[in-house]
Amino acid sequence: MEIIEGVSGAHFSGWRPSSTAPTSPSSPTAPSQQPFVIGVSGGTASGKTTVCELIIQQLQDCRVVLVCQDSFYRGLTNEELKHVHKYNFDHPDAFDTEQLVETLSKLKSGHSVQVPIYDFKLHQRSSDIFRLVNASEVIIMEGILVFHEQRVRDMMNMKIFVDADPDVRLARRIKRDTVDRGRDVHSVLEQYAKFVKPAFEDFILPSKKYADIIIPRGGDNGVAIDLIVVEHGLGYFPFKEKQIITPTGATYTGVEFCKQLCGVSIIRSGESMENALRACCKGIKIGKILIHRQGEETQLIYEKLPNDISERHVLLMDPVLSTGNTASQAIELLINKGVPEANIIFLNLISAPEGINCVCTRFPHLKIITSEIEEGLNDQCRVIPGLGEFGDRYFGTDD
Ligand SMILES: O=P(O)(O)OC[C@H]1O[C@H](OP(=O)(O)OP(=O)(O)O)[C@H](O)[C@@H]1O
Ligand SMILES: O=c1cc[nH]c(=O)[nH]1
Repeated sequence: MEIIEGVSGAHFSGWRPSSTAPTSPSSPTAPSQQPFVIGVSGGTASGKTTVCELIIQQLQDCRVVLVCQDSFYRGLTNEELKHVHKYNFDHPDAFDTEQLVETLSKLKSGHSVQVPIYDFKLHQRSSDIFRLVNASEVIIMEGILVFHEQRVRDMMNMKIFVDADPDVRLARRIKRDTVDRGRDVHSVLEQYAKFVKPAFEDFILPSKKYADIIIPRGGDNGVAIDLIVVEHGLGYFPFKEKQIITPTGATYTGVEFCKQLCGVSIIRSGESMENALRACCKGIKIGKILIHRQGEETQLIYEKLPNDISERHVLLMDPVLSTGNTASQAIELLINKGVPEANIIFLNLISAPEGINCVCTRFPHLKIITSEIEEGLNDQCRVIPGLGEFGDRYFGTDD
């Protein structure tokens, strides 16, 4: 039995992070037990910290450390301090990248590290105090330019780019710099026009192409959690390296799945995850299964699946796993259609331990990827605390 939580840490059985960052998708199935490194990048005030906080919240029982690229700012010399308004804090050279690489590689090999402490008001590093960061299962490395340096990228198992509207970012930046960093609005705007915006265009935006996941609308976008679940699930299917010649004649090395994939959504709520699947796998075939449930009883009402489904790896989608009866009936149907149990991954957002137990006991070779394992079920088989009636809330049919 293997339960893998893509982004939540309550249970990590089956968690086998990869030792090197694959091209894409990320493969969590490589043999070593190295920490899993998540890179979070994006422009100034895009919501990176919020995204990191959401990830940490989800990884509640897992040892997670957050390391910020800001800690690696070089302290300014006296000369630079005299002309601080001419200093470009958004250029890659403003950071001590060698020290960042060394720190991340020590953490990645399971060692504790001392991270510098940087003072944004004085533009100086503390000379004698460091933050001790212990070895952990998951390391989050956050910063505007964490995808810029290839050695840093290569240590990351998953790269997330947080996108946000430039106007929103500027407004947030003005608020942050005037309230928290003792600056006046005029100097913030001047710095934005002279350094922040050009550096975003020259260095940060071009690094977006390295991201495995792009989260639109910053940390306000709770929906993107389904993208992370889908992307994580894809990492469990076997793939091989493939080279293609691009229209400019360059050779690009990527990956292709060993077998064709398809999605299957359990109507209705499962359909809410289809966009995330399509965003990751353009043009993927998606079958449908409708199951009526009444108490403990379930009945298959409708199914429409790709004819060659037995030849494919299947991503079965349903955001809520309650008793597990609906998922079990859907999985049984897929197996009857000739899909080997081990070729099915069940993608889920909210699960009850009772449902996981039911599905994993009946189908020990299937994988479940979920973003949250909740406390349990109430006497009406509702997930507690859960989300209430997911389908009604998502489709707007609640009162
Ligand atoms: O694990 P179980 O106890 O079988 O319950 C889980 C099922 O309940 C929800 O669907 P629901 O029946 O509420 O239908 P809907 O998606 O159409 O809202 C959910 O999307 C699952 O399909
Ligand atoms: O809590 C629950 C249980 C089943 N279906 C839901 O949408 N929510």
